[in-house]
Amino acid sequence: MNESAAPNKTFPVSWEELHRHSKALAWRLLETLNPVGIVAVTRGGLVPAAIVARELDVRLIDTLCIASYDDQKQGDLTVLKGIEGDGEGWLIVDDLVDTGKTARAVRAMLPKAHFATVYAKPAGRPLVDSFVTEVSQDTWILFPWDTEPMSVPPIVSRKG
Ligand SMILES: O=P(O)(O)OC[C@H]1O[C@H](OP(=O)(O)OP(=O)(O)O)[C@H](O)[C@@H]1O
Ligand SMILES: O=c1[nH]c(=O)c2nc[nH]c2[nH]1
Ligand SMILES: [Mg+2]
Repeated sequence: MNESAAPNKTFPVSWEELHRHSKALAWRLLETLNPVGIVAVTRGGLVPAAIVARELDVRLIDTLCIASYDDQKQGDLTVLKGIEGDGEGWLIVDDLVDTGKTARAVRAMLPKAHFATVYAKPAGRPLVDSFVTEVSQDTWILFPWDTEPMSVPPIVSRKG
């Protein structure tokens, strides 16, 4: 798979699927981690972090506020709020890693934390310690908070 491919497929995720995948991430993390707290990377990491925090019974939650995409267009990465310290003992949760740009910045800020995402694309996968589901680089993940049901044409009529 070409790791620089622009997304030409979509992977819609329902609330139920996101809940199930985030719980699967919690199961995976439980095997090796007992974090002092969770850092949610806003905004996409907020819902997965809430689900993981509930399953791991963690009540100490902080945020790392980062923005880099305007819809599907990646721009400069802006850190709106950082966190002090090196992240030791903390778990960082984001919804996904795509190019890895956000993950790289997060790791530079909190090098000793465990970084987990629910979804991972190949270019970013080496930058996360844990993830649940891999999707191809040319796929755009559609999260339930960004979508609403609508009619679409058959796949065959959308090709080439
Ligand atoms: O691996 P990358 O190419 O850096 O992409 C992954 C990041 O992009 C999205 O955040 P975005 O900047 O869109 O902000 P949001 O979380 O507020 O939607 C997503 O939530 C990840 O944080
Ligand atoms: O909703 C999203 N879906 C994606 O696939 C993606 N990649 C980076 N940022 C993203 N946001
Ligand atoms: Mg994000």
